[in-house]
Amino acid sequence: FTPPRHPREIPSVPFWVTLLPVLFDVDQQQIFEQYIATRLYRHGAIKLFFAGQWNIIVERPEFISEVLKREQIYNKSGNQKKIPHSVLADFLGDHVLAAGSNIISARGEEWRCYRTIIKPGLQKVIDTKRIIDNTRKLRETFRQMQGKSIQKGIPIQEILQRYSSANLLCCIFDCPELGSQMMSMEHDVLLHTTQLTLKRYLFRPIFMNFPVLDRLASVIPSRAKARRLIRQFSELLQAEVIPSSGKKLQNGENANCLGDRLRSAWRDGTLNTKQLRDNLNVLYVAGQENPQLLMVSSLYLLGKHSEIQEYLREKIKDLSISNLDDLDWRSLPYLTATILECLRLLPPISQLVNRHVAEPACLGGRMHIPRGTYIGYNSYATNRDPVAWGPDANDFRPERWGSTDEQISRKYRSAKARAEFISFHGGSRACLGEKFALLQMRISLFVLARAFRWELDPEWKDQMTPAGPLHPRGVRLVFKKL
Ligand code: HEM
Repeated sequence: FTPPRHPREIPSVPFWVTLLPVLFDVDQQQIFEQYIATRLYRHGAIKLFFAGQWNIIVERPEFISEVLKREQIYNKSGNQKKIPHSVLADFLGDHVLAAGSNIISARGEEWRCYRTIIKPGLQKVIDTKRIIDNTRKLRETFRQMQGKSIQKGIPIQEILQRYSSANLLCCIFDCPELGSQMMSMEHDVLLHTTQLTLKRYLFRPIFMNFPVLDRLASVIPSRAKARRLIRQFSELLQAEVIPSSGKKLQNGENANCLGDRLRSAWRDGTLNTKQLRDNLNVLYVAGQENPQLLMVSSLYLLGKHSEIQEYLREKIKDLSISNLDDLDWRSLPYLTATILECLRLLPPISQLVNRHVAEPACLGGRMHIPRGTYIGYNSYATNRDPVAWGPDANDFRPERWGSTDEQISRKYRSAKARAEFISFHGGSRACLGEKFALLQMRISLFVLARAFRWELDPEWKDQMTPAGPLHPRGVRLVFKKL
């Protein structure tokens, strides 16, 4: 548990900080501010114990840029290699068979192969009608639930999980029936309930920080249960998503449906069964979970900053739209700026350790990093870097992005290129679902802000999750009809 000596230039966060979420009911944002922020901003990097080992967490944008550009040294790597025996790795690659691999963690030829199959399925033109339909149902759900619990807040997370799943199923996997079941709140959907239960087992601080315990499935029943749930979820997903699109494939339709593309690559042997399964799992989880977290955090931030919510409403309320389908979703500057600001302040993947140092390296021309080290970044910290974003970096201020579409998109491109805004990763390995995620966000915030004014439930304790994806824990909102 002693931190490694190298690189000497950067400090370590004491090991016991890792234990805090294991022992106490803590808020990871507070832990960051109290024990990590000062060291990290002063040195641009720290040594941090996480997932059973010491890692280097880089904060300074120029260091992150260097890591992203020099992939030959800083190899992309996933949980299957870092913690191959863990439940998390099991989720994305069956440890009983050979080490798993998927589009997010693979590299080289293997990654290029996955990308050729998957990218057209994610970057096709999205049918906005389907998202608009789901968003109307979401609005109706909030309305009904609020009607039943006057003045009390309603928990939004599970509803938004259904909503983001429905969008993914309808638009990317072309499974509108299953998408529609997801939006019908009174019906249980096995895929959804299994995923919900699984998440409770995956993101427990003790197992996230000490994945070696995952080996003890025979004596820790919850780990055996987690592995069972993973198998169940994976089989369900494959059964739901792949056969239904296979039918369309036979008719030669829908070359850009992701399910069809995966199935076709599986049939012609480009992907084996395990690669199909691992990619499907990771695509579903990345494509559903991240937009959901962003929606939860955005509604929270706007609930907390009612003046910004009001201003956003002002900007969009008078748009005379006979048909939402006709709206140019990219030309609503304040809406876009608000979403980017939410993504900046509360990035769904707030910390990511996904690079393995393949040969001794010298980061920033001065930090000697031994071979074999794991290196990552904390996007929560970098997105709030005071040098890049100014002394008000911690403030929620959508105007900082600009006031016209051109200004916003210029600022957005430059912040990404300089790794000052790292929510979607970057370089050649940038997120492939960014456009789809932003489109959903625009539609959902637009529709909700025109229908309701919302605020945080005063009885809800304002706190973030203790570990895992950073977001307001179990947030409840009170929606008031306009
Ligand atoms: C707000 C929403 C989203 C955020 C913040 C986000 C963030 C990220 C991040 C940080 C990575 C790098 C992950 C790593 O290296 O371990 C990534 C990669 C990726 N994301 Fe997203 N993501 C979002 C939505 C989506 C959606 C909706 C999809 C698909 C439908 C998607 C598909 C992917 C894929 C395929 C990659 C791997 C790209 C590659 O390595 O070539 N993401 N995303």
